Amino acid sequence: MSTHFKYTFDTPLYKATSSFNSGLYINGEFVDPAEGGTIEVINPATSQIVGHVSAGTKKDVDLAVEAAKKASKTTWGLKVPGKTRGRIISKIADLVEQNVDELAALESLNTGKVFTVTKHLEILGSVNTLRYYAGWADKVHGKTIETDENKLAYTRHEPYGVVGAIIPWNGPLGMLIWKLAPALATGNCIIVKPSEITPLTALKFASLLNEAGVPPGVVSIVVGYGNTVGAAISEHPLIEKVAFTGSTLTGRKILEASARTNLKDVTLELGGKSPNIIFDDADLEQAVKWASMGIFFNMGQVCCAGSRIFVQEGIYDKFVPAFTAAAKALAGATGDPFSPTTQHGPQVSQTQFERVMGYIQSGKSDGANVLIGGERYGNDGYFIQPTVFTECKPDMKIIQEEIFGPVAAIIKFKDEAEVIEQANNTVYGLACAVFTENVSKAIRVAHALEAGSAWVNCMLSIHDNVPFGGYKQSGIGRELGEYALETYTQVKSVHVNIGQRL
Ligand SMILES: NC(=O)c1ccc[n+]([C@@H]2O[C@H](COP(=O)([O-])OP(=O)(O)OC[C@H]3O[C@@H](n4cnc5c(N)ncnc54)[C@H](O)[C@@H]3O)[C@@H](O)[C@H]2O)c1
Repeated sequence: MSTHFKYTFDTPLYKATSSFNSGLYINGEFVDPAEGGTIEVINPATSQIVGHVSAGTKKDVDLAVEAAKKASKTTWGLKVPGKTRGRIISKIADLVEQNVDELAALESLNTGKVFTVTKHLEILGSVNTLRYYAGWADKVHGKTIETDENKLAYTRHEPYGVVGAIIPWNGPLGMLIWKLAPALATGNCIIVKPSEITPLTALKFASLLNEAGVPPGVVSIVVGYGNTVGAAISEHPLIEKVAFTGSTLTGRKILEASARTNLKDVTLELGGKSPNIIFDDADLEQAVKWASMGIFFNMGQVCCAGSRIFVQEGIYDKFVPAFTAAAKALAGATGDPFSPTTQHGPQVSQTQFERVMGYIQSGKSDGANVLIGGERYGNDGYFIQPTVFTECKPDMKIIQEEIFGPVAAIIKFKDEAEVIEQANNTVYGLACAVFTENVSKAIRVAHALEAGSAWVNCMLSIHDNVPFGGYKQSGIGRELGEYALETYTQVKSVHVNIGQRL
């Protein structure tokens, strides 16, 4: 019943056949799931099935954990010097880089993301993340701490052993690497569950791991549904930590599963409703460009998308038409993700398409004004026009809830105090942006907003060496940077008696 994925790309930007085992990758090899089952893979640009992958269950997670446990005590963990782990992570980076076009093509086929963006930002971005953490692998260390002259105390930053990673569909390979790279650098073994909607790049990635020299069991990729494989990871008594990116609803379930079972450490990267504040003194042209990218990038399927755009009354009448023109230009570049002129593709799935259209409908019925868009695009695939709402009220669903689609809501404001209060009036706190030429105001407002990332005169700025994560219900813990290393290690304090006699 072994599954194999084969697809021939014949596009202006990529022509080749991609072919790989699409079973479960456990203990260094591709295997069939213990209890069978397959998942259809859909191309969201056409809504056609393009192949099948295996679907695992709890039994497969158990096998992966068993293999990981063994590897963490023998061929990985602190038994392996950091520089060796770093070299292996670097080799993974090299192999991802060598396969960049195929990985980008698979990602675009499965998600509908624009090929050039996928290639340069997501796949090559993942290469950079791997290299960044490869460099950390031999630099994870504790402290010696002065106590008294008879004692020596020091700390060790030890890996958890086996960690789990549950990945969303909006950044399938990118979000996987954000978790896998620091996990391996700190000496953990990792069991990854890709989203059942977008499993292709994780499986192609798995096919590179043996060549990179990753010992069997150190990485397992178990594709499957959330309520089977995802739940099995969250509840597993031998998985000591789980890193999750996805919806706040699922994040709660993972935290509950941890509380019910072994109190595993949990990091959560959840949703957002990020405010983007444009003050009267902003550089109008720049503010329009960043704001448009900030909400429409990846068809709005970005956790930190600037979905609430607050515009001060003095610039409002200039900003709104310019922003609408930017949305119109993007709408004109809607189409096949593999066309060189495309900038706007489909939503990832039928479910997401319906969800976003439902929010657009609710905005209309609640009395918000559609300036542009508001409808599906074409008849095939899950395309939605870039949509701009004005006349929005604070209690509307489109202002309160995460839409995760190409839908911008513009809100007019008078002064700084008022906009800070409105911007913070959300359960989320992932990111925020401020556009102004006044440095003091920029810093004052950035500090006053309740969010894990604050962008001044830019948006969606993410760097491997800068932490990323949420305040409030947008998450727990941080990914990226040195900060992520802490979330994959536990600190042991060692006290050595060098002279005290009882
Ligand atoms: N913050 C983000 O980056 C992000 C990413 C994806 C989705 N979302 C939000 O979530 C909404 C719904 O998308 P979704 O349904 O695909 O997200 P989701 O949270 O259901 O899925 C994310 C991952 O969690 C897994 N999962 C689902 N149920 C689980 C469970 N009970 N236990 C363990 N794992 C489980 C899924 O299989 C997937 O791998 C979106 O509209 C969006 O608002 C946010």
